[in-house]
Amino acid sequence: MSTATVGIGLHGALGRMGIRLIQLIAEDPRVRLVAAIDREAHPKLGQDAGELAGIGRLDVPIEPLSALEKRQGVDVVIDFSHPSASLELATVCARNGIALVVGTTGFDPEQRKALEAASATIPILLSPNMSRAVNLLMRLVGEASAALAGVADIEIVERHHHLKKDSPSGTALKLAEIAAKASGADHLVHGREGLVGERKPGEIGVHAVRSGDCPGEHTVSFGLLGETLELSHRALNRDGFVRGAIDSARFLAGKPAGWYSMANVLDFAQ
Ligand SMILES: NC(=O)C1=CN([C@@H]2O[C@H](COP(=O)(O)OP(=O)(O)OC[C@H]3O[C@@H](n4cnc5c(N)ncnc54)[C@H](OP(=O)(O)O)[C@@H]3O)[C@@H](O)[C@H]2O)C=CC1
Ligand SMILES: O=C(O)C1=N[C@H](C(=O)O)C[C@H](O)C1
Repeated sequence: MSTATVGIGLHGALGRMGIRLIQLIAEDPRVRLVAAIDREAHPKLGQDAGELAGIGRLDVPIEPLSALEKRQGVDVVIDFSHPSASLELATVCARNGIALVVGTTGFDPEQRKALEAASATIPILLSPNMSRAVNLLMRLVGEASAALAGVADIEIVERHHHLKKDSPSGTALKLAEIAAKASGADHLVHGREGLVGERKPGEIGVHAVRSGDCPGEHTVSFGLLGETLELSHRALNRDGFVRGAIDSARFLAGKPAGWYSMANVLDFAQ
């Protein structure tokens, strides 16, 4: 990781992740907030990011994406917004040679391909979950899925706040992908309803719960005969995601163009 202070631009700056990023970046001497971007015509455009985050004036105004083209000193943009907005952002970052950390989830395959294409020009790190502990969970799920291949029923349950837009979560889909690869079971079943019959051997069940202000929980259960193994992560707040995003931005600053993941940031990740 670089030892110089990394200039950060935030995209989705007024969202739940964006506001906590403004607060924790201000506490971290290794990074500085240079630009705070939110959607065109947002009623809070022009207001100070620090004042909106409740930490006092930072002299960083909330601006639309077009302002990023003119802002000096942005080494890396951290994006927690919405898939369509992330694609437009990637185009602007590619045009201006700015590295991009994408935490947004819910990309369809075409959108994902477009992001990958932009990584020919700039470094892009994409992860549906920036938390250190969740990335360890991913590794453990891979190990358990391989060890219990063919003998355990794998089911994934995720729980998130009722304002979440995509279902199932990006993390649940990634956990399913890891479990499928390691176990050979590769038929995803999203919820069950009605007379669906007995569970088929190659299924991985994925279930999304939406509940109150829950910041994010994921459980992968391995059902055997007479016993169940469950691997769970429970976020108590958003700080684990935010700290992982800051670590990712510090990692990505100055890297060559290419496609990166949390495995490049954390030495144990998938
Ligand atoms: N990878 C990870 O570790 C994590 C990923 N996430 C993901 O990050 C994303 C954001 O989550 P969260 O912060 O809770 O969501 P929020 O809805 O609270 O924040 C998203 C922000 O992006 C803004 N936005 C929407 N469209 C645009 C646009 N076109 N241009 C610029 N800004 C735009 C929203 O504005 P408005 O409200 O006006 O629409 C809002 O301010 C989700 O996809 C979520 O799943 C979340 C936590 C951790
Ligand atoms: O929307 C959220 O809040 C979260 N989304 C991510 C996902 O979809 O996996 C990660 C985290 O659980 C919080």
